[in-house]
Amino acid sequence: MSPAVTRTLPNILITGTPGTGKSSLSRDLAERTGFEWLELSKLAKDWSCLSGFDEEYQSSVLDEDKLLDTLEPKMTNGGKIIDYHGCDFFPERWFDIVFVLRTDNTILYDRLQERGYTGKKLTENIECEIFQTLLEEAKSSYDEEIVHELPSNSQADATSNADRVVSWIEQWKKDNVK
Ligand SMILES: Nc1ncnc2c1ncn2[C@@H]1O[C@H](COP(=O)(O)OP(=O)(O)OP(=O)(O)O)[C@@H](O)[C@H]1O
Repeated sequence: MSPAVTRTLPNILITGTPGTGKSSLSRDLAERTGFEWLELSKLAKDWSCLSGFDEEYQSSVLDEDKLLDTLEPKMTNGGKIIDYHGCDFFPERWFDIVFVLRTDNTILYDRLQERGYTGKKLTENIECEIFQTLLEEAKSSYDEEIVHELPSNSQADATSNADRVVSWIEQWKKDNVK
């Protein structure tokens, strides 16, 4: 962490292809740690940070600048978990650690289908996971040392991932809060 940053708790970014389990892990972590979970795909709507609707992908288009301006003051003191299926537009200085959730293609396919995804939306999300797009995006946007892949295929993975993040937070406090 840069010496200029004076957070008393770390900020955590959880990213990955849609359906890999970002919300589930973030919700669990927020309950266990008291950190504030910022679920950006929902908050962007609440904060009027959408700039339109993409008919082809049937999804909203983010007003990134407005969203970042809204988030900036919230990130100062730390203790935030941000969950989003993209990671290259946040300021690097915001995060102390970045987790990229990974799910096997066949498992992810079933999860997304169950959610009603079909056609191009389904195929492109599976391709996003196959080409490890979010992992590459995270590695090129943050110091590789703070980017960690977490398997998210099963309930056992979910439990061990949450345990791992909680342990990491405890260690961060020991190392950073005097
Ligand atoms: N580790 C896991 N093992 C089994 N099922 C899981 C796991 N993680 C999440 N799930 C299930 O997969 C589905 C998608 O999870 P979730 O909504 O948390 O994903 P997401 O990455 O937040 O998706 P989005 O980016 O679209 O919000 C849910 O039904 C959830 O219960």
